[in-house]
Amino acid sequence: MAAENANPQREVRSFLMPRDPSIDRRFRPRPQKRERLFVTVNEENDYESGSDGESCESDGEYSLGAPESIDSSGSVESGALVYLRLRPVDVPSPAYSISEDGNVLVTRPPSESSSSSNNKNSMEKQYSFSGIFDETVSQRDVYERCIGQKIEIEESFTVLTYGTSGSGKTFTLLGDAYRPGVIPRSLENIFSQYQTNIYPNPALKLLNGRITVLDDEMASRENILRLKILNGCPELEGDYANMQNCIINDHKFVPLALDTSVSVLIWVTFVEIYNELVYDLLAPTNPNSSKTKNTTTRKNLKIVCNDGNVFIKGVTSVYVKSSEESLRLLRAGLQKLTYASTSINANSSRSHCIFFVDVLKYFRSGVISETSYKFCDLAGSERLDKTGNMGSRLKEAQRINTSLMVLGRCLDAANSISAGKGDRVPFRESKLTMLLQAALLGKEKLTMIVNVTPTDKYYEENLNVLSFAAIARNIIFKAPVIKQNQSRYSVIGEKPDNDYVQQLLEKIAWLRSDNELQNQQIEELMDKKTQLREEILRLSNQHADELAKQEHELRTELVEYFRKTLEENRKKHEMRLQSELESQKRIFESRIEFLKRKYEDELEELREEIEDLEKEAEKENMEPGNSKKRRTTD
Ligand SMILES: Nc1ncnc2c1ncn2[C@@H]1O[C@H](COP(=O)(O)OP(=O)(O)OP(=O)(O)O)[C@@H](O)[C@H]1O
Repeated sequence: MAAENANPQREVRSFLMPRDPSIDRRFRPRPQKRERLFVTVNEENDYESGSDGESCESDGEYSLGAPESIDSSGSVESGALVYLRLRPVDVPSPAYSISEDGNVLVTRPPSESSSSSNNKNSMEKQYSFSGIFDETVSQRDVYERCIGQKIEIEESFTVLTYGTSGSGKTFTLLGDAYRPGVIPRSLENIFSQYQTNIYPNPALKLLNGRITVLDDEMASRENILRLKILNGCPELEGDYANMQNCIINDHKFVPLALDTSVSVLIWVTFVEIYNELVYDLLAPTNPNSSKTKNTTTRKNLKIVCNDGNVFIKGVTSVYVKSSEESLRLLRAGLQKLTYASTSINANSSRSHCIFFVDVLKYFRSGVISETSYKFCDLAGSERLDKTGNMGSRLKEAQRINTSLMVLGRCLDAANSISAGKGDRVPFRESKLTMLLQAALLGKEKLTMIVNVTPTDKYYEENLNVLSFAAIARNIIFKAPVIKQNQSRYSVIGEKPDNDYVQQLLEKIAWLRSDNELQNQQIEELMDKKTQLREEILRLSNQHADELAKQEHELRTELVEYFRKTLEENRKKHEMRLQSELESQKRIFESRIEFLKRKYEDELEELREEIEDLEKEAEKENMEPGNSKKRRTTD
């Protein structure tokens, strides 16, 4: 801090809200002009912690050294490669256009209403890139342009995807089964080129940033851990075959012409940085634990530096023998990653994640080399008002923006050093920049793929993203990029001398011979695993058949039971109806009988009455005084 105070203070810009380059000319990004970033030869000594492995997380900033200290002529200059990728959208905005040479993006404010209230964003701007991929450019071409050659020449690199939420960062790195992204293609490329030299045992490992020869016990522990973790990973099934077909159709990966004595050992590591804490995405989980990802307390890891090597203390690295194994680990890690839904992206990565692939090569001469590939998917840079974030989402977004801002400041500081304007890069202000410092210092190739959603809605945010990219594009590292770190090996704490190298050689030769046996054991275990899998499959098929048979029998029994019950009920019902009918019939018959008799009696009575009346009438007619009356009556 003292050194910083000694320098004239200059305004610290944020890439999130940068000063308009066209207004403030002091800080104007000059895409066409390359500046030099001088890196001192003894830069590692600038780290305060020594070989005791103390944490680097101390106050202060990392000094890159004065320019005059290494101005040796003839050194190779190399800079960050910054590509722009425009994601396909339904209605692309005319606010973005690509120059004729295909390397410059021209932006114009979309319209009066939607343009910035901010004056600085209301004019045309031009951003130059190492290459621009419009929405028609395929995953294959992105890989070929940005990565392919680096793997072929075994050059260590860090690739970053950067952009607003939902702009296609994850798609560019991972893709899907039919449009595999940069990572699956890189893995296929790496394993294709070393196929015959892959060493079958984890005899060498990067431990605490140093290549270490593992003794038998450690190697067998690594093997057990490897099998345990791989067994816990989901199978890729058809996805891998589809992905591999696409990749094989798209590229011709040629095996490297390596001597058969060269042994290649490949390790993968996968971490996420969430809310400024580093989590291990490959740490084995206890299968008996019923806790879910959300309730399990994840251990956060410490970033440490030892003799200038930055590493994550206690992180899980897994020895891999094929791209399929690596992809299974990647998929298992992705399942532990922190995603959430924002109003912009339903499946938005809320953390930065880094997938490391370390290739260790052992030569018969005793030289051991390391090539390191880092694939970093940055969480989306976002304006808090656009994403509609609240509560913990808001906190996450603030953390994401802070670490991206530090990344921007590191790039900016690195950029300024060449002009003699500064001498410190604030790596330690964020976990992300601590882990990426090799690339930010030019020790590894830095490739940035900037993803942009070319719509009016994102205009202002895209300008921030593009300004950030312009800063990265300006950096030129004068020190040559270290293609491979060679011979940094040790046996846990001891510095090897020549005798020791000889011992190592003998040990590795012995390991090679012993290897057959171990291979055989592993193969036997794998065979057993396959047999057990087949047995499980056979038993589960048999079980399913038996279940189906029992179900069929039960169904038939049930149908028969219902049929019988229905028949009995029908009969009972008919009988009851019949008896009811008969009793009704009897009632009606007796009633009819009764009425019949009643009416017959009445009829009889009436007849008798008539007879009586007739008799009476006759009697009256017979009487003499009644003759007239009788005539009248007649
Ligand atoms: N070039 C592309 N071609 C086809 N689809 C794409 C492309 N880029 C992005 N997409 C699609 O857009 C959606 C969002 O992309 P993605 O998840 O990669 O965004 P992101 O930048 O990683 O977002 P976040 O930062 O929020 O995680 C996905 O469904 C993805 O398939």
